[in-house]
Amino acid sequence: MDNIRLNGIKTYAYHGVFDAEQKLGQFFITDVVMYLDLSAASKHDDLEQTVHYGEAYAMIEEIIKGPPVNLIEHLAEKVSGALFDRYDKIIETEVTIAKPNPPIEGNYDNVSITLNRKREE
Ligand SMILES: Nc1nc2c(c(=O)[nH]1)N=C([C@H](O)[C@@H](O)CO)CN2
Repeated sequence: MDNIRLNGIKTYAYHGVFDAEQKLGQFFITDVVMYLDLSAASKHDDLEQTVHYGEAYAMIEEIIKGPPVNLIEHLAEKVSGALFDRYDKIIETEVTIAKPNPPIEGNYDNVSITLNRKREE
């Protein structure tokens, strides 16, 4: 399906299960895929017939920078819900949120979760 992607949104925020995470903060990397039909926009060369990815970026960044939550799953659910509420053209979303430096000992690149959501009827 046609899609618009916002890749590697890097945001400093204060989410996490532990008090120290909510006090000190850390970077979060967010990838968003918005699935929608882009045929009208591509045919007519018209921004009104698609999702303005700059606007969507601003909304997503505001949510990630917003009040702390425990789980990145919950944060991703907020992002997905806000996209469906704001843009009726979006049919499905995929939201991935990663913590590059969580307080977990070990050798790894990052931890992440991905939510796939479909618009509810
Ligand atoms: N599935 C999840 N597991 C954990 C999360 C999370 O958001 N989703 N978060 C934490 C801590 O906040 C993490 O940053 C370090 O332990 C633990 N597990």
